[in-house]
Amino acid sequence: MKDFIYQASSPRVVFGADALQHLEREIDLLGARRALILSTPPQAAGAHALAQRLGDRSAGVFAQAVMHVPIESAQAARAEAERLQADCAIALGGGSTIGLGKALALTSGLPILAIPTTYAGSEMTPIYGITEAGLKKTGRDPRVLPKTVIYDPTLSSTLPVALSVCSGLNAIAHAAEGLYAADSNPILDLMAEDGVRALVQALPVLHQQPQQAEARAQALYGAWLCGSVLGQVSMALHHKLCHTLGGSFNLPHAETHSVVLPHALAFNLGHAPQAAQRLARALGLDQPGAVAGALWDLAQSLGAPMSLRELGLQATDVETACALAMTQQYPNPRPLDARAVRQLLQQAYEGVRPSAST
Ligand SMILES: NC(=O)C1=CN([C@@H]2O[C@H](COP(=O)(O)OP(=O)(O)OC[C@H]3O[C@@H](n4cnc5c(N)ncnc54)[C@H](O)[C@@H]3O)[C@@H](O)[C@H]2O)C=CC1
Ligand SMILES: O=C(O)/C=C\C(=O)CC(=O)O
Repeated sequence: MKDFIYQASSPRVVFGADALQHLEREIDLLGARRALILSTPPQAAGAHALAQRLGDRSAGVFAQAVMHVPIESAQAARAEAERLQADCAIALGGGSTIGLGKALALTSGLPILAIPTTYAGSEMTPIYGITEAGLKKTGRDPRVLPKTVIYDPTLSSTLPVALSVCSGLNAIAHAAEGLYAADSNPILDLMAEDGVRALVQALPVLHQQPQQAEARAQALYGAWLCGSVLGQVSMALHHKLCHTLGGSFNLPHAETHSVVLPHALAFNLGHAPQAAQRLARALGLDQPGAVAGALWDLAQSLGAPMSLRELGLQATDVETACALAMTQQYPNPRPLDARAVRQLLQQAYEGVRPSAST
């Protein structure tokens, strides 16, 4: 076993069907009295319903979260929090809304209570991202880690099937890259393996029966574990590629993860045998070399988009994306060379099934 450092770092987690019933108790435990409720515009009705239910504990609703946290929306949320004299923020939604809460926490110090409704896992990480003048900057800061997370699977049952599938694959990507992270440790490896197992079991059920309560719970449990891994170790080539494709070409976040993941794993797993073994176990495979292909097959069987072309990337963008991904590289188990990364991206662009030896 390799040497490692482990330092637990987690919000308080309240998990369960109807866990939202404990919201008032959790606000009180934070010592807060006036919560500003954040959401995206499509989730505004849920945010307003929550505000009504909270009565005096609600300072108001700010329903303008959008993907990648434009600095203007972070500034507007801060101004609204000050105007309403909020002393905490509740982020009801996916990574975009929780990201807005983090940007607010970064400058105001307000505690965040997150109620995730996707599987992106942002609620478990001290990672924030803010977009200014078209450029997304990310960083890590313990102040942005939510203080409390309420995982209520009932709330994710409205997440459309297509987004449920891609969001689940986004979560699997965190665990997969965590397994070969240079700073991984045995505890997070356990969480990563079990997180992947939970999601690969839940997603096919959700694909057939989106309202199935046990599968929603299992997927959210997997998302929690995978998000915890993302928050505590460094990510590698797969996340770098997705951040490049999302940040510079505006490709949709979860869908991009879903397309790229099998190709990135085909590229890396030959250089990360223990990660490949754990992933194979989580997927119920005998052969670690079959992991990348099996994930591609799973995504296809669940109706996920299979190519970057489908997501709107232009053929001429592949070269540019490769060049960008080669700058400020994330640590990666396999040394990067531009020709091989270009080939990986071309295969993801075309949507061909990856072979283990990409
Ligand atoms: N800082 C971190 O650790 C992480 C940050 N992120 C960031 O999060 C963003 C993506 O977050 P996602 O969760 O993928 O998507 P999202 O939060 O943008 O949500 C996608 C869409 O689904 C809607 N939605 C969410 N939950 C729903 C539900 N239960 N029912 C119906 N509609 C629902 C939203 O209103 C939105 O329109 C990106 O900006 C990404 O960079 C993602 C993962 C980790
Ligand atoms: O870009 C961010 O906001 C920070 C991290 C992530 O998005 C993680 C991911 O790629 O899912």
